[in-house]
Amino acid sequence: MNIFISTIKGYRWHLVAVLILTFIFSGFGIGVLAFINNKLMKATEQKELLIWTFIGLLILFLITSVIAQISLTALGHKFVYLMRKQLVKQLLDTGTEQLNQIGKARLLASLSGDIRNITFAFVRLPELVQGSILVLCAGAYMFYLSESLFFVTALWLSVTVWVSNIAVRRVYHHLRIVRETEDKLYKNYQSAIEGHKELSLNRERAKFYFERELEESASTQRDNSVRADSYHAFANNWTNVMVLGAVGLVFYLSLAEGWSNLETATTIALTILFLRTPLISAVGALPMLLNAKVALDKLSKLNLAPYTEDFAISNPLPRDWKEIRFENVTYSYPTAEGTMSFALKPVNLTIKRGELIFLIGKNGSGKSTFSMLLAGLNHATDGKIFVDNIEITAANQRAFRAQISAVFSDFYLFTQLLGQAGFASLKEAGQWLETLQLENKVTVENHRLSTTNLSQGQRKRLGLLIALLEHRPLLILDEWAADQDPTFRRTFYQVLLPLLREKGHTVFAISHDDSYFHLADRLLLISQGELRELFGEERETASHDAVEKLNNIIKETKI
Ligand SMILES: Nc1ncnc2c1ncn2[C@@H]1O[C@H](COP(=O)(O)OP(=O)(O)OP(=O)(O)O)[C@@H](O)[C@H]1O
Repeated sequence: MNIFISTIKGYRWHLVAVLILTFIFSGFGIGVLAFINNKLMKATEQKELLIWTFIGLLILFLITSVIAQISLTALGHKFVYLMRKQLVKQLLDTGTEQLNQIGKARLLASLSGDIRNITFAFVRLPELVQGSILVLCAGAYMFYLSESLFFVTALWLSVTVWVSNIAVRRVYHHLRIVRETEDKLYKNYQSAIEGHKELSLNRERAKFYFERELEESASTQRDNSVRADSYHAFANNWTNVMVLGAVGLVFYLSLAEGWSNLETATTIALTILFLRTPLISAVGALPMLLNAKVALDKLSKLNLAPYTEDFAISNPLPRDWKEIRFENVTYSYPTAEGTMSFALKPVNLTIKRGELIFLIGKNGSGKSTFSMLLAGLNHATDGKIFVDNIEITAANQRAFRAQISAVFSDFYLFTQLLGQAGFASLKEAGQWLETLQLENKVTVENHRLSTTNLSQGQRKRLGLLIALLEHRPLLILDEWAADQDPTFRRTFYQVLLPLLREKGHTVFAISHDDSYFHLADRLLLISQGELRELFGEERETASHDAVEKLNNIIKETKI
């Protein structure tokens, strides 16, 4: 609910103004009723004046009610706008580890489904607010007309609302299940879209997916939606019937039991009928509001970073640092109970400014895990990281990240070309496009790449272009060359990396290309989470391992 409270604070005066307006419009509504009671029901003379006064009152009632409703709805839309922006900013400020734990499907379900439900609630909220205020004003008027009839009607309507509340609580229960299932449905959608190629190849898998996985969540969603709607329909119709019952009760008590005269009974009956529409609308709006409550709860359970307005980076680090030092740094992935967690053993490493370092190791040995630590995206479980003699803590973590550009193996390709501050130089972008051999494929228009519909290897080159234009001191490349053809791979290792070193970049590259290991200033090996540097013979062996193996195979087949 935090996001709700913080957003509502931003609009508190607007909200107060709208509530006052709603009271005024409700006052006019009661004024119309009182006019009918006091004037029209006794009209004998000055008929023309009466009619025109009545029409004037109706017009005032219409104008104030329309303005009140439009203001409330506009307030709702402004609120949703603010909340949407706040939520995305919170998402941007939340740590990568937390986002990984939440998962893409849950995040998408919240960003689209939850925000949509909150929007719907705001469209219906005016009905509930206006309905409630009208009930209050009408209640006061009824009390003025006849205290005894007011108490009986209030009791009758309280029972009505109490019973419909029981139904509405069932509605809430089922809506919550519907929302829980939405996360699963988004996962299903994700499988259908991201796994489309695999599902197209394998009809059996597609059938299994369709009939088992999708069916399970889709049918849970359907059943619970039907139940929620059924309880809601009961609550709606129950209210409708009971309001009509109240009219009958008022006439019975007034005329049969002699509690009041026909005139008072008629006015009270009119007042109750006047309340009927807003009361039913309010009951009708409740599921939407309950949906919004479920959505707000869901949003707060994401545990996103608290909202802050700016993008400023506190405690900036000097850009001319000489080294990054890891002292006994360990890392373990958070895991669910009963599962084995991968742990990075204590790392002691100093990366000097301007070095070209390769990190090698088998699949699953911890290379990407370490690169995420080096990028400041994962937080060390233990140990310390220093930039020169400044320790990296939560206070300067963002400043640390500002020293780094990276092309991860699962990189996202942005099209906007940004430099150190503002847009990147077009001349520089053009030069890098040539070096990356993409000058005939991609152009830069309005500081944007003209296209990203390219091969994976070409897209990775663009990822590198974007990273290079940022002019950050440390560049992390996770298996960058893996998707390049042999010719460009050679260019990358023999031309591009030396060029980057010449330009003063510190490059930390994860690599499997052992025929180029000799080009690195330093070679690091990670094995089962243990990182160490290779020297002398060990380094030689690592560099020629695959080539040697290949030679041996060729020799063996010749024999
Ligand atoms: N998000 C995660 N949550 C929990 N454990 C993870 C997560 N990502 C990776 N791991 C664990 O960490 C280990 C190291 O993974 P990492 O991605 O660092 O390996 P890698 O050396 O980069 O492998 P590859 O060469 O295949 O890219 C894996 O064996 C896996 O068990």
